Amino acid sequence: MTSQLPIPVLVNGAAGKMGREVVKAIAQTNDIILIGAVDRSPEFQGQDIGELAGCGPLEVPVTDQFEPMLAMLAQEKQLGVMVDFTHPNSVYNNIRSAIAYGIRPVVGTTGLSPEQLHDLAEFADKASTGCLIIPNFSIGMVLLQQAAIQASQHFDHVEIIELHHNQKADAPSGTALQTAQMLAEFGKTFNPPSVQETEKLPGARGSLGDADIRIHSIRLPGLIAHQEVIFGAAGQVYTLRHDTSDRACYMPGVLLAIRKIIPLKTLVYGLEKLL
Ligand SMILES: NC(=O)C1=CN([C@@H]2O[C@H](COP(=O)(O)OP(=O)(O)OC[C@H]3O[C@@H](n4cnc5c(N)ncnc54)[C@H](OP(=O)(O)O)[C@@H]3O)[C@@H](O)[C@H]2O)C=CC1
Ligand SMILES: O=C(O)C1=N[C@H](C(=O)O)C[C@H](O)C1
Repeated sequence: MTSQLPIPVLVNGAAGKMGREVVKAIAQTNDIILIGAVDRSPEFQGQDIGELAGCGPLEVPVTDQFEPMLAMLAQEKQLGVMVDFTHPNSVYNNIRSAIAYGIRPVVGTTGLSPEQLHDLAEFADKASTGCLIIPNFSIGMVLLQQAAIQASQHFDHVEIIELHHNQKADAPSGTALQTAQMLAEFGKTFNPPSVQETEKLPGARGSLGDADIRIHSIRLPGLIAHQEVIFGAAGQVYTLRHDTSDRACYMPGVLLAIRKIIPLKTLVYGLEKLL
């Protein structure tokens, strides 16, 4: 009987809020092994990533040098995975570099433009390398989106409100954009105008996502990540809401993506495709 080698993983953005959760979650598995941690934060250098993540010491290299770590991962016997929770400004280049080294990217970082996503899909395809881009790793959000798709068959009016902590760099959230995109996929256009509207303050009516769905972004300390999809029709309002209270909610999805990516040869967008 052959025993499967653990999947070697490099975490990029390891000192961040999500990166630390990922380090902790990987440390609790038997079939995934952390082989390196990358982060640009100066206070991260020289620290033990396990101690920083709160799961006890983990003797793995910790560095701000991404490419050398990709090169090291590429030398492993087993195909490697790079998990990215960094910043919208760096994620595109991180993904391209990983694929160029034959490393599979599992990406939670949001803020990629449609053009960047298109380009990355082509790049992954040419390299025959799996790449998972997942705007939201929580099962609750997948269920909310499925319920929203069902409701959208019966309602012509819908708006989205997303609420996040005030350290978030991008707006609207990747999840809100994806939700509007999912509702648009059935070819329907929402929110036929009933009056001529005037915005007395620019942005008062939010931004227009796919299928003319308005998205409103709220940023406050005290919040983590929350989303409402609100449908309206004569005499009724149907509200779907998802709340996170701990970033641990994303970890089953992250571990699932690491386990599922190895045989993939193309870019896949969205956790619902893995379930
Ligand atoms: N898909 C999902 O389910 C989820 C996605 N996210 C997304 O993940 C991303 C990260 O979120 P979060 O963990 O809250 O953010 P944090 O700011 O807490 O963490 C990001 C970390 O990455 C570091 N970093 C930034 N740029 C680079 C770089 N170029 N190379 C290496 N490290 C870098 C940051 O350093 P420094 O502090 O010095 O900038 C920081 O330590 C965001 O895009 C967020 O929207 C978040 C939650 C769930
Ligand atoms: O920045 C966050 O926190 C989150 N970002 C993702 C997004 O932009 O959708 C996922 C989740 O909302 C948390």
